Parts: sequence; structure tokens; C-alpha cells
Amino acid sequence: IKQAHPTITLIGCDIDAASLSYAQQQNIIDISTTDFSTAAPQADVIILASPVNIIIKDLQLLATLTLKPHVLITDVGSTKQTIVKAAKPLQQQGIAFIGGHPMAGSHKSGVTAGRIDLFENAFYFLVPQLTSPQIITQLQDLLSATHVKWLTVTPQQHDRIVGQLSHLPHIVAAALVNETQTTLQNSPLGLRLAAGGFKSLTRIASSDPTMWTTILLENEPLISAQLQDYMAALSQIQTDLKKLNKPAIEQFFTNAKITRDHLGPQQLGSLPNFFDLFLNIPDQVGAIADVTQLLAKGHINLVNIHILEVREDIDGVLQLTFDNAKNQQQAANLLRAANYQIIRRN
Ligand SMILES: NC(=O)C1=CN([C@@H]2O[C@H](COP(=O)(O)OP(=O)(O)OC[C@H]3O[C@@H](n4cnc5c(N)ncnc54)[C@H](O)[C@@H]3O)[C@@H](O)[C@H]2O)C=CC1
Ligand SMILES: O=C(O)C(=O)Cc1ccc(O)cc1
Repeated sequence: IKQAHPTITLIGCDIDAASLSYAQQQNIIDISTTDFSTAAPQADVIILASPVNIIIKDLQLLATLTLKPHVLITDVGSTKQTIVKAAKPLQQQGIAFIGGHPMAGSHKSGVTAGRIDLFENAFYFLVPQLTSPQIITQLQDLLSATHVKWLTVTPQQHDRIVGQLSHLPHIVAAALVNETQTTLQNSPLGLRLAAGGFKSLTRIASSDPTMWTTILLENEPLISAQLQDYMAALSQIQTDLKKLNKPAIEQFFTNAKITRDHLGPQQLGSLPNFFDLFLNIPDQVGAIADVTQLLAKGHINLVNIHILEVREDIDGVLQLTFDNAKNQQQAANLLRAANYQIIRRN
């Protein structure tokens, strides 16, 4: 917002003081407050970006306050039917509300996980029930620097599509991690042996549990139905496997491959939002310091560093995370030139 509209004053409201002070230090917001009821009446635009159950509570609270008559209220919640319903009393008072949902983000949460290019190329659903075209344009102009692709849908369409493409996958990922943990709990290395497939399939199992609990509860009927269909699909492959039905099993994988192969980067929405390098490091004192010094000398900003494996007498694996692809590439060049072995990049 600040990039496209530098003169706008942004009031950040949160219950978490640390998030507010970080946002203010980073110049993301101009004023911080924990008092929503006092801040809201001063606003020309209100963007609700808390967990979905809190968005609903705040919409109910907003309906009891005296707001600016031309205020525009919007939200970024991951579900839409119950949120749009909660906004009805405000709309009946003549207040403009547009439901919104950017299909971007990651398994990370908190203000520190935000990035200026987080929304680039992502789809941004708008659910503009009972809203005039001018108000929709006002919101799109406010968020123009995000470079999203706008998509207008009904709340029902939204919850069905997002249920299948986002909510159900979060259940699948978490169930697979939990079930694998139980199955392998007595194996010496257990989950630490997981290869790329398991890791990429389960990345979203690291998402915020509170946020995902509230999302599931707000979209329960649709997700329950989709979960039922998914379990039927699992059951079918189990039946085919038990019968050693080779053609059916092969068809199962072939269908999935054809569909997945047709999803190129253009069709898959937003840009990747984390840029990792994994490299082997020798088990020697100072090896990690050597890597960080190399990057510092190259003026390459490192977002995170994680030691994945260090066992005596063998190489360890270091995960380096950068906030953009250019830094990742420059780091890879530097490290290779210094004879480090890059084993994988995300
Ligand atoms: N994480 C993601 O990738 C995406 C999340 N969303 C939706 O955006 C919303 C926010 O999600 P994130 O930014 O990921 O979560 P987050 O945890 O990073 O941010 C939520 C913020 O709300 C604050 N908060 C919690 N309860 C509050 C309350 N009662 N009053 C005021 N502030 C409160 C928290 O302190 C936190 O700073 C959720 O509704 C989520 O469903 C939408 C698209 C993507
Ligand atoms: O990390 C991922 O791949 C996500 O799926 C991020 C995400 C989380 C919640 C949403 O409502 C939309 C996108």
C-alpha cells in the first residue's frame, strides 16, 4: 500500500505488542494500537487480516460502532461464506464491504513472514456481494502494488474451490506427517530420513495450527464432503493394490501425471516465496562461520540458517534461506566457487 500510495497513513492494530513494534520499526505502519474500537472509527479503509474467527467477531463489533460513512471494509480471510454473512448487518447500514482472499503466503506466519513481493502474480479472490463497481476499483487501486490477478467469485464458489485446493491439502499434509510419525516412531532415524517427495508434500504441515483449526471450522460442510471424496479415492487405490490390479494402479498414476504436468508455473499462481539452498558442510570447527562470512563479504542477505544434520565424522547439511531468487543464485555461485557442494535448491 505504501509503495503505491506513500501519503496514506496506516494504523496497525493487533493484540500482539511485539508484532506492532516490528511493523512500526520496519515502516510498514505509521501508528500502532491494540484498541480496535478506537482505531476503526478513524479509518477510511479497514482491512481485517486476523484469524477467520476473529474477522467474524470484528465484523460484528464494527456493526456496533459509528464509522466514517464512506468507509470501505475488506478482509483477507481464507474462508468466505461465514465472513460475508457476518458482514450483512454492516451492509444493511449502507457500509461497503468486499470479501477478499489473496491466494498467496506460506506455511510461515507472523508479521516477520511478510514480504513486499509476497502477492506477486498470485490470484486474489474478491467476493463483492452488493458492492458498486467504483468501490471494487477503489480497493484494487489501493492494492495495485501487490500485482495480483483479480478474480471475482461468489462466497460458495470460493469456499468450494479453496476447500479443495488449500484446506483439504492442509489436512492431507498434517495427516501424513502424524501417521508417519506414529508408524516410524521406533525406527532409529524415523522422519529424518524423509526424501524430497515427503518434504515437498508436507511443507504446509508446518502452518499455524490455530489458524488452520479456525479455517476448518468455518468451512466445515464443504471440507467434510471433500474429505469424504478424498478418502474414497484412497480406498479405491487400496482396493486396486490389494487385488494387484496393475492396469488400474498405472492408470491412477498416469491420470495424476497428465493433470500435474499440464500445470506449468503460469498456471500455478504465485511465485515461490522461499528460496533455499542446501549444502554439505564438513564436520569441522568454524565451517558454518566460514559460510556466513562468505555471504556477508558478498553482501548477500541471509534470512535464515538451519543446521539439518551434523553427525560425527561425516558431512552435515546446512539449509540457507534467502528472500529472493537473485540472492539465492549469487550465494550458490559464491559457495560453489569456494568448493561447497550444493545438494539441493528449493
Ligand atoms: N498464511 C497465509 O498464507 C494466508 C492467510 N490468509 C488469512 O489471513 C489471515 C491472517 O493470516 P496470517 O497473516 O497468516 O496470520 P498471522 O498469524 O501472520 O497474522 C495474524 C495476526 O492477527 C493477530 N491477532 C490474532 N488475534 C487477534 C485479535 N483478537 N485481535 C487483533 N489481532 C489479532 C495476531 O497477533 C497476528 O499478528 C487469516 O484469516 C488467514 O486465514 C489468507 C491468505 C494466505
Ligand atoms: O503455503 C502454502 O502453500 C499455502 O497454501 C499458503 C496459503 C495459506 C492460506 C491461504 O488461505 C492461502 C494460501
